[in-house]
Amino acid sequence: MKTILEIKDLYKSFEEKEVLSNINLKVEEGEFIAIMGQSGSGKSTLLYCISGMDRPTSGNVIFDGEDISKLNDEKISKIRLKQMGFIFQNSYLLKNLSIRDNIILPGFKLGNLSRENVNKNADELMKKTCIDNIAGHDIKKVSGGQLQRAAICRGLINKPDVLFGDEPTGALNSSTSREVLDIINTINKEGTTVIIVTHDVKVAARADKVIFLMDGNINDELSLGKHEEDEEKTLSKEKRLYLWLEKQGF
Ligand SMILES: Nc1ncnc2c1ncn2[C@@H]1O[C@H](COP(=O)(O)OP(=O)(O)OP(=O)(O)O)[C@@H](O)[C@H]1O
Repeated sequence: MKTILEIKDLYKSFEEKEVLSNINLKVEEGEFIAIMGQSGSGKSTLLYCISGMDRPTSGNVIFDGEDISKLNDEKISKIRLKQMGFIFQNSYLLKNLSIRDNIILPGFKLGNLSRENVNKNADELMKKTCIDNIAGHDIKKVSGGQLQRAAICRGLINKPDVLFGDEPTGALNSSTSREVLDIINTINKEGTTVIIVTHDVKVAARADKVIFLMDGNINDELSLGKHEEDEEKTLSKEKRLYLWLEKQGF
C-alpha cells in the first residue's frame, strides 16, 4: 500500500503558544482516519497543517511524496485544488450560484478537463449523492443535508486523493448525518482517503482508525477496521470506541 501522507516531527505555535508538538503520523492510501480530542486539543490546527491550509512551525508534511510544508502558496494551492477535497461543518457554498455551479467551479478553476467532462463528473456525483433533482436550485432554497451533499460533490469534482473534513456532519440532525456518513463511507470504499476531525463517536466509528489528540500530542490511536453496512458491527465499534475514549479521559 502507498503512503499518501506522512507527518514528521510536526510542531505548530501561534505566537508564544505551542498548540501541536511532536506529531508523527502515516496515512496509507484508502484509509479513513478520524481525529478526536478535547476542545482546544489542536484537532483543527492539525487538519489545517496537514492539508496545506496552514503551515507548521517546524516539521514535514509529505503529501504524495512531496514536502508541501516547504512549497510556496501557489504550488500548495494547486495541489489542494487537484489532489485534496474539503468539507466543513458549514458548507461554504457561494450564495449567488446554483448547486451545480458551486460543484463545477473548482473543476473549471483547475482547468484540466473540458467543460463537458467537468459537467459529466458533476452529474455523476450529484446522482450518487441523490441531489441531481436539485442541480439548478438556488442554494438558499435547499436543506442542510442537501447543502452538505453538494459540498461533498464540490470537494470531489477534481477526483482528489484525500478528502479532508472538519466536523462535516456537525450541523446536521442524526438521520441526515447518517446519510452523509454513508456517502463518505462509499467514497472511501471507492478509494478516496478520508481524514476527518470530529467530536462525535458515531462519526468516528465509521473510520478505520481513530487518533486521540491531547494537549497537542497524539495520545493514542485505535484501529477499528473497515466500515461494513452492518448495524450490529457498527454498534459494537461504537462501544469499543466509547470504552477507549473513556480511557483517554474524554
Ligand atoms: N489562528 C490562531 N491564532 C491563535 N491561536 C489559535 C489559532 N487557531 C487556533 N488557536 C488556538 O490553538 C488551540 C487549538 O485550537 P484548535 O481549533 O485546533 O482546537 P480543536 O481541538 O479543533 O478545538 P475544537 O474542538 O473546540 O474545535 C486553541 O487554544 C486555540 O485557541
